[in-house]
Amino acid sequence: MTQLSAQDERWLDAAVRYATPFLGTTGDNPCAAALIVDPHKQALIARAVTARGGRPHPEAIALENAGFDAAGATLYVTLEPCHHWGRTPPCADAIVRAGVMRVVIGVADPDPRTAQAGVERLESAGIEVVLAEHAPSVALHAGHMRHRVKARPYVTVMMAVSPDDKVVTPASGPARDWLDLQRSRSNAVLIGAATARHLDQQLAIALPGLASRTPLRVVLSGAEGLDRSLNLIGGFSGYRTAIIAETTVSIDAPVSVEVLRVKGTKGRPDLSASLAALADKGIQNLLVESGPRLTSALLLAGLVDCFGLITTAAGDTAGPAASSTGPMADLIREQGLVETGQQAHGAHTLKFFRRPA
Ligand SMILES: NC(=O)C1=CN([C@@H]2O[C@H](COP(=O)(O)OP(=O)(O)OC[C@H]3O[C@@H](n4cnc5c(N)ncnc54)[C@H](OP(=O)(O)O)[C@@H]3O)[C@@H](O)[C@H]2O)C=CC1
Ligand SMILES: Nc1c(N[C@@H]2O[C@H](COP(=O)(O)O)[C@@H](O)[C@H]2O)[nH]c(=O)[nH]c1=O
Ligand SMILES: [Zn+2]
Repeated sequence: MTQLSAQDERWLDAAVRYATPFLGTTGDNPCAAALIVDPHKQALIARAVTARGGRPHPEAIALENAGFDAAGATLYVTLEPCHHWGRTPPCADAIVRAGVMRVVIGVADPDPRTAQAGVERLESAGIEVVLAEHAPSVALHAGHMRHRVKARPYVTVMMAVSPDDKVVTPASGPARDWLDLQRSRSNAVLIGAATARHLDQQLAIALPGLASRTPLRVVLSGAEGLDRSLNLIGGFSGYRTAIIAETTVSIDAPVSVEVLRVKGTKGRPDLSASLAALADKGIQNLLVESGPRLTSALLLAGLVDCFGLITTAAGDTAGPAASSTGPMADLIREQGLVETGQQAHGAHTLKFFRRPA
């Protein structure tokens, strides 16, 4: 791994900022960005993110936009360029053909079809390659990494509690808007059956202009099963719904709702198998917006990568304790996640905990 110069780091930071709003739009492919830069003027020549649905990859689009200006330029790319014939030709070959002199890569690609091969192809053509482990690029591609390395999505759990750690109705106001933005950058949003029954939500994105980015809505069934009386299952929202259920449980749903059957015990789907089933569908980033039981079960199974804990203002109507073992933040830490930051959203505080790499 190479140390980045301050200049290189600024360009890679810019590439990550450019790609981030497109998370959730690239299907089962990583959401990467490529910037082609004139190294003498330090000026941007062309830029691109992975196209909607995941193809073409950003290098190919940016090179086409740059035309002959790519010759002698530096390419900044958040993920190692591919070197395989998939549904598009190898980007590494296109970079060589364009006469790019230097390539700075945010993070190596673990995908077995292309890992190391992209860098080797570029170096064998005499291109100077800087392969970094740039933290924002690593974070941008966390879903891709989990998906390709562990065959499960990157799991982010969001939960709102009162100042005395009681479960509250899911957040409203600025925190709700923020949560909607996270939904738009996820490939799927998951809730448990009890939450689906209790809140009977649509799980759509309410932010103006982003409704069409509503991700796949997934309900995890328990032993009681599920039926079409729920909004998410029987309603006509136009957004996709899937149900994960143990093999023996009864599900009554229209054909438009996909039912994923996984192994389990006592009518409950096994959580690892449930995440594997979502990964099989190409889900890289999963947002969980559930109540205390499913949240604790995921935490205790070691399946949570990032936890966003919202603490609401005092006085919000509060229900039962969020965790039966003490403060929610303690349970999160006990499971190996560490606090990485804090934000204010109106009267609410949002703390982040992440699993160290
Ligand atoms: N403050 C917040 O951020 C949020 C709060 N809520 C609130 O939480 C409450 C519901 O929370 P809760 O009762 O925990 O329900 P959840 O829906 O979060 O989780 C439990 C449900 O998931 C099912 N399930 C399936 N497999 C598993 C498994 N392996 N482990 C655990 N559960 C599994 C359970 O089935 P079974 O019935 O068989 O046990 C049950 O239906 C509601 O009052 C809701 O308003 C909900 C979302 C967010
Ligand atoms: N660099 C890079 C990708 N590179 C590699 O290509 C793989 C997908 O190939 P294919 O199925 O042929 O599109 C993907 O798993 C990743 O390993 N993909 C992207 O969508 N964007 C990118 O910037
Ligand atoms: Zn490519």
